[in-house]
Amino acid sequence: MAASEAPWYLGWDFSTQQLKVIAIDEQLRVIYEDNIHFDKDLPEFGTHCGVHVHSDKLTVTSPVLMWVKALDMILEKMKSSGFKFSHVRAFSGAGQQHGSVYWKEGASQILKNLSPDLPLHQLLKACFSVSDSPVWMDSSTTTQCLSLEKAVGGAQNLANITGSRACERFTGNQIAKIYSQNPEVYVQTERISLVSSFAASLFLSAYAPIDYCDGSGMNLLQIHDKIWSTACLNACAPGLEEKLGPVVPSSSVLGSVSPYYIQRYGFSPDCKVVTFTGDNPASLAGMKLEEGDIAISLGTSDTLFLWIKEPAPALEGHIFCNPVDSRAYMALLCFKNGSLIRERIRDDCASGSWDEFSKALKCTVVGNNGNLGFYFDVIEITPEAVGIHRFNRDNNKVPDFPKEVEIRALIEGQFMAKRIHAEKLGYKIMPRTRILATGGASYNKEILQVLSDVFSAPVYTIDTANSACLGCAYRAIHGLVAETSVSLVDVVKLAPEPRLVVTPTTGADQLYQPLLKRYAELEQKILYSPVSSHL
Ligand SMILES: O=C(CO)[C@@H](O)[C@H](O)CF
Repeated sequence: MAASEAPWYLGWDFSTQQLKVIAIDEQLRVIYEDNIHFDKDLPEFGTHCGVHVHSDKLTVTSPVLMWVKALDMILEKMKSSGFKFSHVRAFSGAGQQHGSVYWKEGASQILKNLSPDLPLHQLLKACFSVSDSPVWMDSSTTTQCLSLEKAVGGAQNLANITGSRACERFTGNQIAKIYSQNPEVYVQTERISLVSSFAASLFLSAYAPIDYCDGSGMNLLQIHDKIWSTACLNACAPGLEEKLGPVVPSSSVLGSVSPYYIQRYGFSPDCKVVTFTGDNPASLAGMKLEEGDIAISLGTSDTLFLWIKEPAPALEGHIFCNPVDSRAYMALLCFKNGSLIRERIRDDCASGSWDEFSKALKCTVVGNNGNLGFYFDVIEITPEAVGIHRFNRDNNKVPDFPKEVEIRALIEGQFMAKRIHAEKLGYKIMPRTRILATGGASYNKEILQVLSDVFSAPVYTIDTANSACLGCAYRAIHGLVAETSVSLVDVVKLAPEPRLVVTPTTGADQLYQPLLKRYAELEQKILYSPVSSHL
């Protein structure tokens, strides 16, 4: 390799609010990190939290040239800081899932002939047929979702094919909307990328393929055969496969970084570009998730990442091809009622104090004497339900619980729901199962104790601030040896290990088995009739 010293690896993350980069050395130590915050550092694009919410409150986009200019800026920052690009042996990256970029006819020729004397945003300013890219926060395509589900025989059939029922943010439905509302724009488009493959294209100075994993977030890819679904493509827009190009394994080496970066920044001609993927899949790699593990992000909404061998696609949650093992899958489950309801119950029942909240969990018994609760201040998507519903040990609805019982009912209910819906997607708790908890509530040991008891598994915490970037740097190393069938975990043995926080209370599993059954039965009673919700 041409790099003059010990090799470095980069991970990029084109996320919703910022562009982040992290550099690690061969010992996986972080040696550089930087970011460009779209709102703050690129005010000329006028975004709020990285996006534009349109007047219909449903359409949400981001300017594609903002992403391009952010890359110019971060590379200039790195160059000014004396970062030695020549040390970089390989890099990979991630993008917010589902977002899409529309390259105008002729853009590939411009990409191939970039002058190293000019910044990318000047060179590429005429390359996009859609200047405001739809992103994952968009929910304006319900019509297209219903049409796609109808075309393939219903929501469950679509989930069986692509891993998810039709979702407004998923790319196929966004493409269908552009085709139906602006057919001339669609015709002028020679290539459609995801944010991840768009970013890889910038570095290759040629169109990069979509990877299996991020491609699973489009409602267009057959997740078992890992080929585009002709029925789904045809239901969205004509000639779509040609515009999407091929799909590739997420660990593929796509080629070397283009001459533009060698001449303008000093990258080595041998620096390899490893397939870019979605941000959540990259985080799974960054947390070093293995088969049987669960990652739970306890934030505004609670999100579960699961490593699954044999998925059972359902009408809720999402199954994606696995980003680090193409024989496996990952599932993503999102629960909208996360920290906000925990804070509301804390305020109502623990005088706004987390210490009081924790004391209530300590002074109430595992299983809460059979009291169960469902706490959905906002419409929940997993499952489709809303409102507060309390049941005593005899399954009778009750109007309220004592404060400490209410607190435990909330936390036990939130975690029982997570276990029930994870197992519905095909997840199986194994003897080696670990729960990796992140997010605000993961700092509360008593909350984690309930999580451990409900799942009957040890709970670890791990810093995920840069998990997507780190995951991409790890995947860059893995991509260089992927053909040797070395696993990612083997490649990143030296990476920081998660910290064990709690283990299950003895006997908890026997207590929760009947409760989980009751909870699942009662949940069916509180569902509301689904009104074309595809979030
Ligand atoms: O839509 C999502 C996953 O399905 C979000 O988590 C985006 O990936 C965030 F960028």
